[in-house]
Amino acid sequence: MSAHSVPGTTAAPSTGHAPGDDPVLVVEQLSASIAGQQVVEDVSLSVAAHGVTAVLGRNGVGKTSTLRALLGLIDRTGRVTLAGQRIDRLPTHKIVQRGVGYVPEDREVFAGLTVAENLRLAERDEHPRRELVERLFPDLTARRDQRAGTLSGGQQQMVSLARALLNDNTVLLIDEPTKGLAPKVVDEVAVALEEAARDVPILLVEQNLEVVRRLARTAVVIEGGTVVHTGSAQALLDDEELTQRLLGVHVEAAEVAP
Ligand SMILES: Nc1ncnc2c1ncn2[C@@H]1O[C@H](COP(=O)(O)OP(=O)(O)OP(=O)(O)O)[C@@H](O)[C@H]1O
Repeated sequence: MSAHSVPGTTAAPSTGHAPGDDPVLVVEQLSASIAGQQVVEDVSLSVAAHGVTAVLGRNGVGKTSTLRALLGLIDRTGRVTLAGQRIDRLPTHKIVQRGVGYVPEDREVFAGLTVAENLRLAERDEHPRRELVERLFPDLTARRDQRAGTLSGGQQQMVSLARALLNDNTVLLIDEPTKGLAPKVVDEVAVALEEAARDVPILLVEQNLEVVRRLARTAVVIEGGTVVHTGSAQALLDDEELTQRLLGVHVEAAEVAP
């Protein structure tokens, strides 16, 4: 796939749910500003109906802002189609109700509440998937009465992921889930994401390229608020020159340099 090409961004299906392997989320010409400054510019990308689509790029290029614009958390223009339905004019709570789960970069657990209370507050569905969450995060079950603010960064990340996985979402937007975590915990989070991705497609902002290599099928690279490359994640990471040029790292490096 060549730079600037965006697969699967043809006109969104006009009816019902995305059939077969059609992308579950199609983003066309998304632009967004914060305090009058444009931080997302004409972003077009699509999220496959299965597995993980990674959003990559150096620090400050607009990855988080792209997710926030998709959710309507910042002013945006453009077209966003979820399983064939336009969601770009909906307020955030309606977008969430339609099945867009969000795991923010800073985890946003309720520090004064217990693990169990944090999870209960997130339950939206009539039959929340508690068994899945208990299977993926046994440590959280053991710590159900511990205040979330006293958990380690990795454990808080598990709470944040668990909250999104409790509900039957159509797609998950997950922002830098391994940021600042020890290698062993990065591994645990990657295992959980791998398992979660069997169940729900994921748009994943991630700087740890080992995690990207392990999880992602497609990589979308952002630079200066816009998409500069879309293609196979494997092919990108196997191409030392391209990875260096787009991400500023050698392929062997585990993290993208600032
Ligand atoms: N609340 C804000 N107020 C002003 N500018 C902001 C705000 N949030 C983000 N920006 C700016 O928007 C641009 C994109 O930021 P964003 O957080 O989306 O980048 P990013 O690619 O996710 O970065 P990182 O990898 O460091 O998390 C940056 O120039 C940033 O300084």
